[in-house]
Amino acid sequence: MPSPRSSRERRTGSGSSRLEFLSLVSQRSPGAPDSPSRRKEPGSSAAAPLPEEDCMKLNPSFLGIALSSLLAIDLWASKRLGVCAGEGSAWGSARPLMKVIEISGHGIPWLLGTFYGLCQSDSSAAREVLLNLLFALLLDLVLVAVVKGLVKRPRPTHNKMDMFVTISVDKYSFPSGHATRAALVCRFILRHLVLAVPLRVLVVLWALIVSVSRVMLGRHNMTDVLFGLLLGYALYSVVEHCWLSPLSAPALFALWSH
Ligand SMILES: CC(C)=CCC/C(C)=C/CC/C(C)=C/COP(=O)(O)O
Repeated sequence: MPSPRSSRERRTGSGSSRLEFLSLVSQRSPGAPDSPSRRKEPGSSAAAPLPEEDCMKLNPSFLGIALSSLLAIDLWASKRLGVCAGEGSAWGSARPLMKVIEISGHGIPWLLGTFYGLCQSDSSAAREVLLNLLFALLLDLVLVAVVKGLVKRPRPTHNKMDMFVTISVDKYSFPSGHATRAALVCRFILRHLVLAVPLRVLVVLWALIVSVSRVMLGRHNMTDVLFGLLLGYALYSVVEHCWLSPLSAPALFALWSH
């Protein structure tokens, strides 16, 4: 079998003593051009660019490896934690309780409850807080729907799609809408409701339990829930920044004044 050097020498006919190297790319694909890129043809001064997909195969970035490892760990751990994913799962008997917790963080009870409270409120302070909560909940629904529609990460394979009222993008799992809502509502309540310490602790516990239950029910991977919590937490800051008041949105408040 001729050595790379002798075959090169035959082709160029140069017979010079300069060393040439065969790259992995040209060894992997015999039909590919003689050299990936950097080899200069005799008489040519320009170097052809290295094909991008080969760069990625040969030099996988550290970030790429770290991300795929994280996702692999996420899928594996989430599957193991999905102990209420079905009636036959390890903690299948706790599934009905998990589904009650699921409804406690669902968008519909929160939207209807806030709307009802708004209609019943007789103080301008209560109206202001509830109107902003309604705005926050709607903003959260839109944001989660947009991100789910863009990312399109499917729900875990062990999930049973038997959720209480869903919309089309809810076939996707990233981020968890329940987790965003739990974080958002939790921050909102702690900031705008005067509550005794035990009740404040209960609100935080509720947000944590709703979030953990998403993975236990098999609805989500852990990264969906963690990102959801971060998103909901950050969304509260946006709501506070855009806070609606009788001064900033008088027409809106006129609608609710009795
Ligand atoms: C006004 C309006 C469009 C209300 C829709 C309320 C609704 C159906 C929200 C969906 C809530 C839901 C099932 C979110 C999914 O939560 P994940 O934690 O499973 O992402």
